[in-house]
Amino acid sequence: MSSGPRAASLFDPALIKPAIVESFRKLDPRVQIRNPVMFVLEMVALVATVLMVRDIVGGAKGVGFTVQIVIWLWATLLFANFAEAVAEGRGKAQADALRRTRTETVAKRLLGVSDMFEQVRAPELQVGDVVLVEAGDTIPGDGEIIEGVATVDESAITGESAPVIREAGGDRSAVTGGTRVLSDRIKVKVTAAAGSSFLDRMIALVEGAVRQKTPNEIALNILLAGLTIIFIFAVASIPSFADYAGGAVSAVVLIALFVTLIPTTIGALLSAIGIAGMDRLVRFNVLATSGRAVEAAGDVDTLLLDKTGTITLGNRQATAFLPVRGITERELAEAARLASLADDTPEGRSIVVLAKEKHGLRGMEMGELKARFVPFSANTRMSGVDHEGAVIRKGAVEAIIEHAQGLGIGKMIPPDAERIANDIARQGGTPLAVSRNGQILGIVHLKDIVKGGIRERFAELRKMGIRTVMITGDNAVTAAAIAAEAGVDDFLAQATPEAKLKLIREEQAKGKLVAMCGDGTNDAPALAQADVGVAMHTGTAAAREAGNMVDLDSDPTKLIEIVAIGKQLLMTRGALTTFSIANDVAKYFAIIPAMFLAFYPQLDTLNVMSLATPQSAILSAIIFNALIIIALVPLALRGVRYTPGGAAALLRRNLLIYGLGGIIVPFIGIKAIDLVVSAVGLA
Ligand SMILES: Nc1ncnc2c1ncn2[C@@H]1O[C@H](COP(=O)(O)OP(=O)(O)OP(=O)(O)O)[C@@H](O)[C@H]1O
Ligand SMILES: [K+]
Ligand SMILES: [Mg+2]
Repeated sequence: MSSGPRAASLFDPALIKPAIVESFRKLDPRVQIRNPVMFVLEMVALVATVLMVRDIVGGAKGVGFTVQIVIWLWATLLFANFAEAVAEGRGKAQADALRRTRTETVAKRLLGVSDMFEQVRAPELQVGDVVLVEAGDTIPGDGEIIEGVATVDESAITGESAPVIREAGGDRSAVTGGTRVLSDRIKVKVTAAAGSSFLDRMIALVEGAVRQKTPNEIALNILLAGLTIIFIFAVASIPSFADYAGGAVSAVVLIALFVTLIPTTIGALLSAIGIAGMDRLVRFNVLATSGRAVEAAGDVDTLLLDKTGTITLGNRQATAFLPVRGITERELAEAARLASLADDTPEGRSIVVLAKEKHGLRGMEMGELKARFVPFSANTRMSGVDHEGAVIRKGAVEAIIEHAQGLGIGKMIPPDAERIANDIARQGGTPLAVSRNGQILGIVHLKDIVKGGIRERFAELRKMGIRTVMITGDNAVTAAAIAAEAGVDDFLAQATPEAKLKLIREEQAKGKLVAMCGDGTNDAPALAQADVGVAMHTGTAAAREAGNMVDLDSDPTKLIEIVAIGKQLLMTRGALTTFSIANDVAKYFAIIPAMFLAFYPQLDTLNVMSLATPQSAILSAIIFNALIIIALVPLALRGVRYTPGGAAALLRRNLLIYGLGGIIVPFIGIKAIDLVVSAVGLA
């Protein structure tokens, strides 16, 4: 499990300094154009600057006021840039740390069938190359183990110091470049070219290099741009009103009014909120490849979980041979062993090991055996061997019965086979039936362990309103036992990869947002189809490719944090949008009376804030408008507090805090700034 957040504190000086430099660099209009509100602000600030220069050169009266407005306009832009730069800076620091782990290793590239190898530099490796990695070696690139078992130190990537087991065959065969083999030796087939490895992608991700605006963000940006256009027209019409009343309003004052009215606060913080959300996930050891998935996570209704390797540890081990009446245990063990000799899955290997331990069965490796091997597949749920006229199979009980019936001798299903299988299944174990020429010899008990602390965590998901459904290729009885132990709401047993996919499509057709946690190649289609596809880091390369998130801790209940962070992201954006727009009310009351008091004395009733002078009122509003951005940076980066509970209650609370607060805070803030401004004689 994750040790929790592992990033620098919010305002680490090491992050602040480069962020300040970045703030100036981001003034480049080509950067600003990505954010319509800020781009308009920059154009307006440029116009104000030109007017200011004209006034200074022309020696106009009241230039001091113009200068101050111009300074605060640029400050507003810089503060907005700063918010984004701080958010990005945290990811950059982490990317640098990751880059340091990407050391130049020398790979042992295997030459042929023997163990002969040549030494090549890691970046020269091609996809498909097979390398030998021995104890102490750094794994030179991403790949799939094709032979052997090893303990691997993955702390460079996961931050978790406990070594993990990686082995050929099963769902734990993927290895990551930059991690280190601690014991044993493995042969790894390279699956990713240099430059597009997991570590490379991880660096690009935390650095924000591949961040794209989500549909929600784009929609909000369009709304903000729309508001900005409306205010352009509103403010542009003011001179004619003033004209009518026989007065005049200066261009700088109009600019100031315009800037306070457009949604600069949310415009300034929008991008930082998105980056901070992704960053918060990274600190929980979850890598998201799409911001859209993070947002979808905030609204997830249903969580589907694969059983083996996701809810359970996934190294199912054979623990007993249980023969049917009339068959000896040794006979069963020998058949099971033969059927497993070339089976490279953890299940298969554990059967060979158990047969050797319990019955001393050994000898006859696959090579010397004249046999046809039938590999395991999630669709047939069976594996085995055709050897000297004997057809030996092992697999899910129903699959073996079907196979026996296919051979035309299905009537001979021993009555005790089902009883033994049921006993195993009720304990949450996986029964594997073994048959020879269609005759069932007995059952192998495969044991798997439910990951620790999962029950309480699923209860928490329920409190968040998320339904958990376990889907497994295993039989219904085993599934029920594990489902009860893990505390999921529902389960689907004997599911093929297609069935997993179908279930997701059905849920989505009902309008539900679906998250899926899985680790196996057979989960890949489902991971790709789900709105939020969380692949276990321990899983296969195919699963990690298919999902839009990878959990480095391989903890399916991490979805709690993922959902909370998604909800927090949506809530933070909503809260700050509310706050930003509510703010306008107060600014309106500050500036309009100040502007028109000269020619519409009746407006004095509107002058509820009784600010010192019209000029100090306008200046105070502009200063407040700039400072509120800086004041809200911590909230934008940390996110508003999320507690599981009713959505309606949360919405009410947030509307109260950020809506009402958005109206009240600027009244107080502008008044306070006005007092200072007039006291020090700035306006
Ligand atoms: N190596 C094997 N040889 C024969 N049968 C196997 C082997 N491994 C598993 N099986 C049988 O096939 C069934 C389906 O396996 P599969 O791994 O697809 O699903 P699962 O066990 O439910 O795992 P998951 O929950 O990850 O989908 C198992 O329940 C088991 O009965
Ligand atoms: K504003
Ligand atoms: Mg699995």
